[in-house]
Order: sequence, then C-alpha cells, then structure tokens
Amino acid sequence: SPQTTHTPLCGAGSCSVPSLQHSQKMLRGKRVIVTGASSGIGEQMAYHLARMEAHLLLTARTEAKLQKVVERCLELGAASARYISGSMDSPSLPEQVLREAENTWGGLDMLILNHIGQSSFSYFSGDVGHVRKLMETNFVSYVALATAALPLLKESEGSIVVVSSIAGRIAGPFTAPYSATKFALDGFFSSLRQELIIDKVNVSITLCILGYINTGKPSPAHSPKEECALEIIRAGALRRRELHYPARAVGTALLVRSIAPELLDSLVRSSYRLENVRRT
Ligand SMILES: NC(=O)C1=CN([C@@H]2O[C@H](COP(=O)(O)OP(=O)(O)OC[C@H]3O[C@@H](n4cnc5c(N)ncnc54)[C@H](OP(=O)(O)O)[C@@H]3O)[C@@H](O)[C@H]2O)C=CC1
Ligand SMILES: C[C@H](CCC(=O)O)[C@H]1CC[C@H]2[C@@H]3C(=O)C[C@@H]4C[C@H](O)CC[C@]4(C)[C@H]3CC[C@]12C
Repeated sequence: SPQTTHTPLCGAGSCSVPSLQHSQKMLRGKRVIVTGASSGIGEQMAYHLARMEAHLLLTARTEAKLQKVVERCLELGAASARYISGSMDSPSLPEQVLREAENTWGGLDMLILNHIGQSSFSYFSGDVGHVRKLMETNFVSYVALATAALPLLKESEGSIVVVSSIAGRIAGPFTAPYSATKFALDGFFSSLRQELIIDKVNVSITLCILGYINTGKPSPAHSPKEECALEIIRAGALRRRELHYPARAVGTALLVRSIAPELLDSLVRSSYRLENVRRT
C-alpha cells in the first residue's frame, strides 16, 4: 500500500523491524517542517532532526524562543534551520509557512503537525468562543497546512505526521474542547489517508496517539519528552499508520475501551481527585 512502499527498509528476507539508525539515516538532508517547535515535544523533535542533519523550518508564536531553538539546531548539525513566528489561529499563516518552504527548498519531505493552543484541565465552562478558537488552532490549521503541503509532498512522496493524544481516542472528563479537536484530527486525517491510498498517492499519514508526556519537571509517572519526540520522528520516517506512545499504557487503554467501554469510563473517572478540578 502507499503507506508502506516508499523506501525499501530491509533487504528481501532479512529484518522486518528496521533499526533506529536506519530511520535516522533516512532523514539526512530531508526538508522538514515542525510546528509548535519552541517548547515541549516539538522542540525536542527539532533537536533530534538537527542531529540527523535534516533541513528545518520551525514555527510557533514566540520569536525569541524560536531563535534559540534554531541556534541550537545549527550547533547540533542541522543541514539548515530557520523559523516563522505567528499564531496558527491566523488563516494566512499556513500558506505563508508552505510558501517559505517552497521558496527556500523548492520542495518538502515531511510535515510534522504538533502545535496546540492553550487548554485548561477543568469542567467545561460553557465558553463556546474558546471551543471555536481551539478548533481553529488545533484542527483547522492542521488541515490548512496539510492542504498547502500536499502538492509538494506528492512530488517528493513525503510524509505527514499528526501529533494527537489518547484524549483524541478516549474522551475522559475535564478536557472537552481539547478532546474534540483531537477527535476531529483522527476523523479528517484517517479519511484523507484512505483517499490517498485509493488514488495511489504515495504520501504517508502517521497519527500519533500519546499518553501523558513529561514536558515540565521530571516525573516518574510521565514518559520523557525526548524519547517521545524520537518515537514520533521514527514512526513518520517509517511511514507507520499510527504511533501509540507509551505503547503499553496507550495500548492497554484502547484494548479495555474496545472490550468494556463503561468499565474504562469508570476507571478514568475514579482516577481523578475531583476536589482539585476547577469548575470555571
Ligand atoms: N504533553 C503531553 O502530555 C501530551 C501532549 N500531546 C500532544 O503533543 C503535542 C505537543 O504538546 P506539548 O509539547 O506538551 O505542548 P507545549 O505546550 O509544550 O508546546 C506547544 C507548542 O505550540 C506552540 N503554540 C501554542 N499556541 C500556539 C498558537 N496559537 N499558534 C502556533 N503555535 C502555538 C507553543 O509555542 P508558543 O507558545 O511560542 O506559540 C509550543 O511551541 C500536542 O499536539 C499535544 O496535544 C498529546 C498527549 C499528551
Ligand atoms: C489525562 C491524559 C493522559 C491519560 C494517560 O495517562 O494515558 C492527558 C493526555 C493529554 C493531556 C492534555 C494535554 O496534553 C494538553 C493540555 C495540557 C495542559 O497543560 C493541561 C490540559 C491538557 C488538555 C492535558 C489534559 C490531560 C491529558 C488529556
């Protein structure tokens, strides 16, 4: 299928699981856009890609942070690194980002969609305006970026990587707007993947279903952002349909949901200390 036929990863009859080194080498000299690259998982993806000697175009709102990330990427060995700052709730930014890639590189190999707007962990406040804005930032801009990138990715037989969450597969409480944006990503990009396969277009779409990742202070309960970032890049390079990270936690939750959804809902509800959750 177009999801798996791009680059032969192992010789006939040899390995079936390509090595980490192999997927890293596959990115040398490739032209990659990473959104939400000024902090967290996106920043770590930029550093891994820099070590792999990729060409990088990074985006986020905060120019001062992007400048520092670009400098570090160049120190780490990026073939080139630049940025565009702006908010992804602006309808013109996705086109601008893709124009920059076309003008500077003449093409694109991988689009990593990772940014998210501000969300809080609280009861739904009834603020429909917030839902609309978050849909623009977390969902519509992903669609706009992928749409603008598709002609270039068709030419290079490249890849789209969509960073989503377990909250985009299993709706727990206190994340209604965020969860809605992540469910929407699954619907859109899984449908688009089907169309690309029907049309024999060799552009892969990898949907990343992440559990809780440590993007702040070190915590044994959360998975490390550095490893998570590497797994996302690797899944994209290998043209996987989905990444589940951390594999065991996400896999178990999805399995329990498919067998006993009400049991899972109740386990999720009882895992929170309700007195700590805000109502506004
Ligand atoms: N951390 C976790 O536990 C989990 C994360 N995920 C997913 O991983 C991805 C990365 O998350 P994480 O690293 O934690 O997030 P962070 O909050 O650390 O980073 C978010 C990035 O998006 C940028 N950003 C924020 N608002 C906007 C905006 N309006 N327009 C453009 N860029 C914006 C931020 O930079 P700036 O403020 O400069 O704009 C930053 O670079 C997300 O898709 C998230 O849903 C999924 C499951 C769990
Ligand atoms: C509770 C979820 C993890 C379940 C698990 O352990 O498997 C979390 C996974 C993603 C989180 C959300 C996220 O990353 C975006 C926001 C970040 C803010 O700092 C807090 C609110 C979030 C909506 C956050 C909420 C918990 C998760 C859904």
